[in-house]
Amino acid sequence: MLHIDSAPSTPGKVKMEKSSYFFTRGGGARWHYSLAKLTVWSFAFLALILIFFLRSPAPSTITSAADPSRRSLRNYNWAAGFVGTHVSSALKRRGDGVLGIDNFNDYYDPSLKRARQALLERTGVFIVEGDINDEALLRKLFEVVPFTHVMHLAAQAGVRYAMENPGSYVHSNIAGFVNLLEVCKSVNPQPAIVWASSSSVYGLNTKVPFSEKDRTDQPASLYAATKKAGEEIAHTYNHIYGLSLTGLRFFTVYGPWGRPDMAYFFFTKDILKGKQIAIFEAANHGTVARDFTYIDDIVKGCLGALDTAEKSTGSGGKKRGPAQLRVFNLGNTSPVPVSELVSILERLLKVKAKRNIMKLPRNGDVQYTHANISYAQRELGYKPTTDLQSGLKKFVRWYLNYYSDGKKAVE
Ligand SMILES: O=C(O)[C@H]1O[C@H](OP(=O)(O)OP(=O)(O)OC[C@H]2O[C@@H](n3ccc(=O)[nH]c3=O)[C@H](O)[C@@H]2O)[C@H](O)[C@@H](O)[C@H]1O
Repeated sequence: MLHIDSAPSTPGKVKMEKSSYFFTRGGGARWHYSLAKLTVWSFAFLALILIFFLRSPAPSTITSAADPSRRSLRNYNWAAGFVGTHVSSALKRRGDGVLGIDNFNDYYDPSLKRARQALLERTGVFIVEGDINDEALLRKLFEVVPFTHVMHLAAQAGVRYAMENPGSYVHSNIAGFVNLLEVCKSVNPQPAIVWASSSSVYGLNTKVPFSEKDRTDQPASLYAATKKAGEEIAHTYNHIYGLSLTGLRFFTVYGPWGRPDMAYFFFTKDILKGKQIAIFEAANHGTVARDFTYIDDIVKGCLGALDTAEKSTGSGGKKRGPAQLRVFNLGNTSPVPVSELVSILERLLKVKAKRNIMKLPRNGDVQYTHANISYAQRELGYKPTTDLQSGLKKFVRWYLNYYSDGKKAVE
């Protein structure tokens, strides 16, 4: 089985295996044939990521907090962004079935998404090209496979880009989420849903570390506001339709196969090119810091959330009883100043950065994030183990390898 860390990091080196589209343990040829038809039928290329699961007997190694009765699930999921790729790969590795959906949009370099797709296909994860706003497509998928779980990681990410393209946040994070929930509430059986919220919902909250009980009614960006809206929408669908919903507040996730729009990624690129980088500081030279969280830790949190998710209680679009509704912080619990992030990158890259210290622009960024993870620790067995230095070392190794191919030279 291919492990994502040991896999070749350049797309050209990843040999596509057509047969690996068919992760048929429990699904069979009929299922594959239908999926192939679906792909052709739905070529509305939008761009998102989800993860599904299908009940079938399969061994799995999961977190200690997981309900043993759920260990026999084989999982099908949708995925192909940064977090989705890693989660899908981990699920597949432990024997779950996974189906992904992604619209491969161009918010950032689509060739990176295609490279992740090639990697996933090699592990047996098939990705349908489509958008979560496409209700007919989602209904078709549920007709083909009675998914037990949906891992919803499809979103317009990025805090600062929300000022440039506000509509894309509404489209993906609100309309897309509602569309998905509309489909999930009406299918039978209803799946349990785990989805990505964000540390940004804490907004202007100054009480640290951030606890799930703290106020989240002061978002500093439209991105944060749409994630917060997602949490309220989740409440509604849980309340009315009995959908089991778990929101995960991710704290600045980084690592190999990451997002080029994030600071650690484009700092690496710019330092190597000898370009100046902007390092934000708060008023009165205040430190700007993030609770940077390594992707492998986030994956463990996602799997813990899936494995402890209870069944939805509704059927035929009607609630039959109270259902699970949860929100967890998934952070690292040790904030690091952005200037220190740059120092670590300088050491790893052996190149001095050209630093341009500038005042934090009014662009939606908050000064500081810090997760209290005791709830996730208790309920999900979540325990981050990777510090920023070790995580960035793995990222830089991947980055240099991935972009060392002539075709993928750093622009
Ligand atoms: O936790 C989240 O929920 C979010 O995490 C991430 O947002 P952020 O924490 O803002 O990460 P990122 O952009 O890498 O900036 C990191 C730091 O560099 C600073 N920063 C940034 C740019 C720059 O030019 N200079 C600079 O100092 C900047 O001020 C910040 O302090 C995800 O992108 C987002 O999708 C969401 O998931």
